[in-house]
Amino acid sequence: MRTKYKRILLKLSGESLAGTQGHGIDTVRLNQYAEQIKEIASQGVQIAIVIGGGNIFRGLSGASKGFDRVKGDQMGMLATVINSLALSSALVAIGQPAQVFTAINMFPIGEHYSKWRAIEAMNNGAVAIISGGTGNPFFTTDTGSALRGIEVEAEVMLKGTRVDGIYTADPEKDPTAEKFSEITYDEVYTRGLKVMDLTATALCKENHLPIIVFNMDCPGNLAKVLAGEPIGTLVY
Ligand SMILES: Nc1ncnc2c1ncn2[C@@H]1O[C@H](COP(=O)(O)OP(=O)(O)O)[C@@H](O)[C@H]1O
Ligand SMILES: O=c1ccn([C@@H]2O[C@H](COP(=O)(O)OP(=O)(O)O)[C@@H](O)[C@H]2O)c(=O)[nH]1
Repeated sequence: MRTKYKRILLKLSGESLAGTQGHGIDTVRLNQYAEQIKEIASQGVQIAIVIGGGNIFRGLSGASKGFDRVKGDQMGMLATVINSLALSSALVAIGQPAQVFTAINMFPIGEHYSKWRAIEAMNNGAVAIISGGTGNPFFTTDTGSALRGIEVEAEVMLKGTRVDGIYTADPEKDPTAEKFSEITYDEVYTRGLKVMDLTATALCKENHLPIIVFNMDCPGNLAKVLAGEPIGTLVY
C-alpha cells in the first residue's frame, strides 16, 4: 500500500494505554498499538512517537491532591518514560526496532534526546520514541508532540486517541456533538475546543504542522490514516 507521508510524529494518549483497566498499562492495548505501528513501519514510514503519562500520573491532578505542581509534573514526565519503555519493549518483541530517547538525561534508561540522533535512529529503521515530554513542568505531552514533530521535520502530527476526531463539543459528554472532517487551527481556538491544549495548537500553526486526530483504539486505523483515508479530523 502507498502511504501519504514519509515521516510522521505519532502522539499516543497515556490514558488510552490503560485500556479497560482504567489505570496502568493494559498489555492487550499495548500490543495492539505495537502491531499497528509495525504495520506502517514495514511500509517504509519513518515514525517518531510521543506517549502521554495520564494512565500513571498527571501533575495537575496531583496538585489538586496537595502535591507540589513542579514535582507532580516531574512525576508525570517520568510516567511518560515508563510508557515509552513499555512500548519499545512491545515493538522489539515483535521484531520492530525501537529506540527510547529522554528529554532529560537519564542514560542508560534511554538516550538523551537530540533531533539528529532521533532522525538517525529513524533513518536506520528504528521507531524513535521520544519520552519525558518537553522536559519542563507546566507543559503537556501534546505540546511535547508538537515540539518534537516540528524538530524532527515530520510532515504531520497524528494524535491517536480514544475518540474518532474533533467534535463541536466533547463527544464523551455531549451526545449531540457533531464531528468535523477538517477544521482550522484558529477555529479550534475560537470555538474553545478542548481536544488539545492551545500551546500545542499554536506551535503547530506557527510552524505549519498539520494535525490529524483519529481513534487509535481501532486496529487498522493508523494504516488507514497513512493511506490518506479521511477517518479522523484534519487540523490545518
Ligand atoms: N471538542 C472535542 N472533540 C473531541 N474530543 C474532545 C473534545 N473536547 C474534549 N475532548 C476529549 O479529548 C480527549 C482526547 O484527548 P487526549 O489527549 O487523547 O485525552 P487524555 O488527555 O485523556 O489522554 C477525548 O477523550 C475527549 O473526551
Ligand atoms: O512537557 C511535559 C509533558 C508532560 N508533563 C507532565 O506529564 C503528565 C502526563 O502527560 P499528559 O497529561 O500530557 O499525558 P496524556 O494526557 O497524553 O496521558 C502531565 O500531566 C504533566 O504533569 C510535563 O510536566 N511536561
